[in-house]
Amino acid sequence: MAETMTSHEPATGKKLWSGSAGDPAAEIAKAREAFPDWADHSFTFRAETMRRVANVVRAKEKEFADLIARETGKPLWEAQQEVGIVIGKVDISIDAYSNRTGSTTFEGALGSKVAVRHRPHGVLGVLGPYNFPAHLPNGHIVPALLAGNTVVFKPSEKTPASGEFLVQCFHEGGVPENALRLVQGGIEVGKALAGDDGLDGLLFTGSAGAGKALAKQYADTPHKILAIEAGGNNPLVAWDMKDIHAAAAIITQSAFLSAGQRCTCARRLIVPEEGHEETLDEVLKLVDRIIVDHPHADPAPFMGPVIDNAAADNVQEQFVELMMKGGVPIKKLHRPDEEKPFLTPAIIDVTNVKNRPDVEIFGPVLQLVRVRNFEEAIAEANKTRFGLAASVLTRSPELYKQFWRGVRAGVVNWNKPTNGAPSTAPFGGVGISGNHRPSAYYAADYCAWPVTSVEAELCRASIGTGLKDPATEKTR
Ligand SMILES: NC(=O)C1=CN([C@@H]2O[C@H](COP(=O)(O)OP(=O)(O)OC[C@H]3O[C@@H](n4cnc5c(N)ncnc54)[C@H](O)[C@@H]3O)[C@@H](O)[C@H]2O)C=CC1
Ligand SMILES: O=C(O)CCC(=O)N[C@@H](CCC(=O)O)C(=O)O
Repeated sequence: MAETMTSHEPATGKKLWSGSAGDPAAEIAKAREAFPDWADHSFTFRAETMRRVANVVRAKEKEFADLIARETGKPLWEAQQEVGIVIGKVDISIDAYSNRTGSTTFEGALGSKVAVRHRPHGVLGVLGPYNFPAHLPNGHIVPALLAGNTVVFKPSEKTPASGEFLVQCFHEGGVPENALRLVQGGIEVGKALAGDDGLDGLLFTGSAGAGKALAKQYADTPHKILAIEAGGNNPLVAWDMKDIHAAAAIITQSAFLSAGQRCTCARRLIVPEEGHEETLDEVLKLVDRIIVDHPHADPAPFMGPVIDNAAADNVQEQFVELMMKGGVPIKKLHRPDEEKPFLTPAIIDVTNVKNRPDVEIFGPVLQLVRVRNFEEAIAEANKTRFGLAASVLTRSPELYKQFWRGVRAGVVNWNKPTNGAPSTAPFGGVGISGNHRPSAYYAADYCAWPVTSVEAELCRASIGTGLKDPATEKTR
C-alpha cells in the first residue's frame, strides 16, 4: 500500500495537505509515452504553451502565494516574490533557449554548411527542495519542457501542496498531463526516481549530502545528465564601508533572509580585527528590530519560522556545538516556543574555534570571524569545501578585484548581499555546491544536447591528397 503523507503549516502546526506517495516508474512510463509528441512540436508552440502557463500562475498569484507562505512559513511578501519569479522564469527561459541552445549554421569546407541544432534528452526527473517549493523546481521544469523533454517532478516531502499546485498550473496552461508528471514522496521515492532506467537525466536542487549520494548513484551511468545545485557555507567579508547603515542592512539581508533558509545566505561574516565594532553594533541594532512572526501577521514579519521542529532542533544543536567548541555568542539563538520552529536571528564569534565544522547551518545563524588583514580574509573565505556565494563590502575597486580573483565561488558580489541572484544570469557553485552545471540562465545547457551536422546538397569528393592521379600516375 502507498505510504500516506501529510504536510503541516510550520507556523501553526495545522495539517495542510495529505495524500499518498507515488510510483516513479509508472510516472516515467507515462512521461515516456508523451515524449515523441511533445518533442515534435515546434519551439514556438512550446514557448506559447509556457506563456499560457505563466498567465495561469498570474491569475492565481494570490492563492499560490498564500499556499506557499502557509506551507513553508515564509512571510507572505516573500511568497509573493516567489510567485513573481515563477512567472518571470518563462520569458527568461525562452530567451535563454535561443541564446544558449538555439540553432546556428555557418560555412564549412568545400561548399558545405555546418549546422548546430539541439535535441531534448527524453524524460528528465526534477527533485525540488522545500525552501523555494515553486521557484526552484520551476527553474528546471520550464527549460526542460521548452527544450522538448518531458518531466517527472518530485517536490520536497515537506512542501507537497505547493508542488501539486505548480503542476496543476502547467496542466491548466496546456502542457499535456503526461508531459509533466507529479510524483509525491520522500527520500526513498527520490532515490527510486533517480535510479530508474527509464529516466534520461536528473535535475536536482537540495543539500550537498543528497547531491553526493546522487552522484554516487549515477557513477555507473555517466551518459545520463545529472545537474546538482546544492548549498553553501557562504562568506561575506565586511571590510571598509563608507555607509555603515547600508552595510548593516546588506549583512542582515545576507544572513537572515528567509530565516537563513537560502542556499545563498551568508553563514560567515569576516571582519577586520581592528575597527569592526561599529559595523557589528549597527548590525545588532538592525537585528533587534527584526520581526519574527507568522507569515500573514500584521505588521509583516521579516522572518517566519524555519520549516519544521526537526529543522529548528538541528539549528539549535549546531549553535550549541559551536558554543561548546569555544564560540562566543554575540546574540543568542532563541526559540520562544519549544513546540514551534520559530527561531530568532543569532550571531556567534567563532574566531577562536579550532576545527570549525565546515557545514551549512540552514537557519538564522551568522558566524563572525575576525582576521588581521585582507589576505587572511580571502583565506578564511576559502576555508570551505563549498563554493556557492561570496560577497565583499569595500570602497576599494582594487580590493574587490583581489577578492574576485582569490575567492572560489559561483556568485561573487561587490557591495551587494550574497543572496538575491538574478534569474537572467547563470547560477551555481563550485566545490560540493554543485557539479559544474549552473542553472538559472544556463539551465538551457543541460536540458538539450547539441548535434553538429556537416551538410551539402550533393556529394563532392573531399579526398584531395594521397591519391594517384590516373592520368599521370603521380601522387597528388
Ligand atoms: N544551489 C541551489 O540552487 C539551492 C540549494 N538548496 C539547498 O537545499 C537544501 C535545503 O533543501 P532540502 O529540501 O532540505 O534538501 P534535500 O537534499 O534534503 O532534499 C531535496 C530533494 O531531494 C530529495 N532527496 C533527498 N535525499 C535524496 C537522495 N539521497 N536521493 C534522491 N532524492 C533525495 C528530497 O526528497 C527532496 O525532494 C539546502 O542545503 C540548500 O542550500 C536550496 C535551494 C537552492
Ligand atoms: O534560480 C534562479 O533563477 C536564480 C537563483 C536564485 O533564485 N537564487 C536565490 C537562492 C535560491 C536558494 O537559496 O534557495 C538567491 O540567490 O537568493
